Amino acid sequence: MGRKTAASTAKGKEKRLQRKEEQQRIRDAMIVVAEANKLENPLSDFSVFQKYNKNGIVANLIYKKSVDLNEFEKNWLFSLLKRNMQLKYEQCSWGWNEAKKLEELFDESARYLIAKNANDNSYLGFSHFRFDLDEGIEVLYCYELQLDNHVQRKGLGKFMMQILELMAFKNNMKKVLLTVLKNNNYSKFFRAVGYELDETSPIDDEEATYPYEILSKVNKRLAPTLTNSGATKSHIHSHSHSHGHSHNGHYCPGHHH
Ligand SMILES: CC(=O)SCCNC(=O)CCNC(=O)[C@H](O)C(C)(C)COP(=O)(O)OP(=O)(O)OC[C@H]1O[C@@H](n2cnc3c(N)ncnc32)[C@H](O)[C@@H]1OP(=O)(O)O
Repeated sequence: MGRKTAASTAKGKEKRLQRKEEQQRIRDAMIVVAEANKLENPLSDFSVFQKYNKNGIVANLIYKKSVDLNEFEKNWLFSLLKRNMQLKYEQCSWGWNEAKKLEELFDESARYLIAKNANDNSYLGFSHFRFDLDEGIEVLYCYELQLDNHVQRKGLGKFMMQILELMAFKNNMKKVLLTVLKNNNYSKFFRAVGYELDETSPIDDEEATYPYEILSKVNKRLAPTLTNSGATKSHIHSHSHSHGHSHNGHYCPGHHH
């Protein structure tokens, strides 16, 4: 094999050091995520955001872990999701798979922000989100934001995204991430409330086209060098997903990138 020159040894050392640093960073990120997952109620820090009163809606915002949802709530949120999304899923290559969606919705790591009518206690909308690692980075992944038809376009969706961002950034997540289908107007909503194409969003080429894109909002306080499109200088690929979905946050048959 010959002898190693001083230069190549130094290079190897540098690489080993980099790898070590990356591994340490991922271990630290896992701790940050675990801490957030332990919280009894991350909403309790933001009392002003537990009530929405605007455009004819008076709502209470509550936080629940999936394991604390009752049967009525489970049925309600699944039927709302189905009403809002089934057609959109069917119109793209994902298709609609109820069993997988149910599994995803009620996974132990799922967290919920729920909006209820303050006058009659009826359910208005929800966000399913998780504190998780995505490509080695600690994130709040917004899996779903779903509002009942009669309360859409009244500012409640924007308000709920603000709450997710507050919970994410207060608990040291580096960004809020979400997946949107390209075949729909709601990506305009996310762009309107400040989301941009994330660096992990797949890019169409001759071999594959993707029906979705990944958008994000970065925690500027924590990651001055992390941008949606540029990422850190040394981007970390940890492949450390503990859950079954590909990193787009939804089940998506046939897409593993
Ligand atoms: C990660 C995911 O969950 S992707 C799936 C998203 N969910 C859905 O598509 C389900 C059906 N839709 C909904 O539940 C809701 O309409 C949401 C969540 C998409 C948006 O919440 P809303 O409360 O309706 O939006 P909100 O009133 O806060 O809108 C804020 C701004 O976003 C933009 N916007 C919202 N909806 C749309 C739309 N359909 N088309 C274009 N722009 C939109 C507008 O600029 C709007 O401001 P304006 O009303 O002053 O013009």
